[in-house]
Amino acid sequence: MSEPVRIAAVIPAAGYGKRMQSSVPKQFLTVQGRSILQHSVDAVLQNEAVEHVFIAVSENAQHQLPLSRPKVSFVAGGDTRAESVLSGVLHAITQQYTHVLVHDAARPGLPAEVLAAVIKAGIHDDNGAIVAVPVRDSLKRSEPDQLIISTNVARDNLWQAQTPQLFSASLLADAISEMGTDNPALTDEASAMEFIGYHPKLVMGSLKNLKITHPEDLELITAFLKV
Ligand SMILES: Nc1ccn([C@@H]2O[C@H](COP(=O)(O)OP(=O)(O)OP(=O)(O)O)[C@@H](O)[C@H]2O)c(=O)n1
Ligand SMILES: C[C@](O)(CO)[C@H](O)COP(=O)(O)O
Repeated sequence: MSEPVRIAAVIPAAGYGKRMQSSVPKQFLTVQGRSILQHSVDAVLQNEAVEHVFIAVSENAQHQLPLSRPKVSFVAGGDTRAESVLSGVLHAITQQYTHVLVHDAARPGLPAEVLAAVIKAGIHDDNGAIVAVPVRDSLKRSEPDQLIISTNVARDNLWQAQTPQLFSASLLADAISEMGTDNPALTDEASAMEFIGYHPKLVMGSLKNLKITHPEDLELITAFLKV
């Protein structure tokens, strides 16, 4: 008999948000009355299949975390996003979760239907599933001086990865460990799973699920999070 499925979310929240240029890491900025981190936690807990949330944070950010709730625990983050994710995944395994749903703290606008779709697509398949959106604009390759050298970058079947990304917890831990948490090619969980031979399924995401990266993103997310 197969073991029952138990899903924990892992939220990497130990980044410094250099590109955001704010005085506190972007996940602690307040938008529509709650921190960005809190919106992201609430977004993953919208789905009842998610039993617990492990948030990976850096030690010096712990004082900024008023999120004390029964379904939420904090774990130590690392120097890279992959290290922070692995820390959360290993805690999830210790507590007998079979699957992990990794979601960036910096993506507070995750729609409930996108979350449900990625869980449905990945839960019974070792390849797992990730949220992504098809590339919509024409792509240009340039020299460092920003002069175009080519527009012939094919867009067919080209997607931009988002989170959440759902995988078997043990497979993902193996994949990240094998690829190496400081490997620059490990940009998301799917890249690690691909590294060990899997082919994660792409599930349609949403522009509302944007990752807050640059200051102008705050204006957009404020509009998206409006009730
Ligand atoms: N050592 C790290 C680096 C990043 N992250 C998290 O990974 C997510 C996506 O990363 P990104 O947007 O690149 O965040 P930062 O690394 O904070 O941003 P920047 O690259 O601009 O410094 C964020 O929720 C961030 O907090 C993490 O948990 N641990
Ligand atoms: C995982 C991710 O959100 C997919 O888009 C992203 O790769 C993480 O952040 P970064 O902007 O690539 O550092």
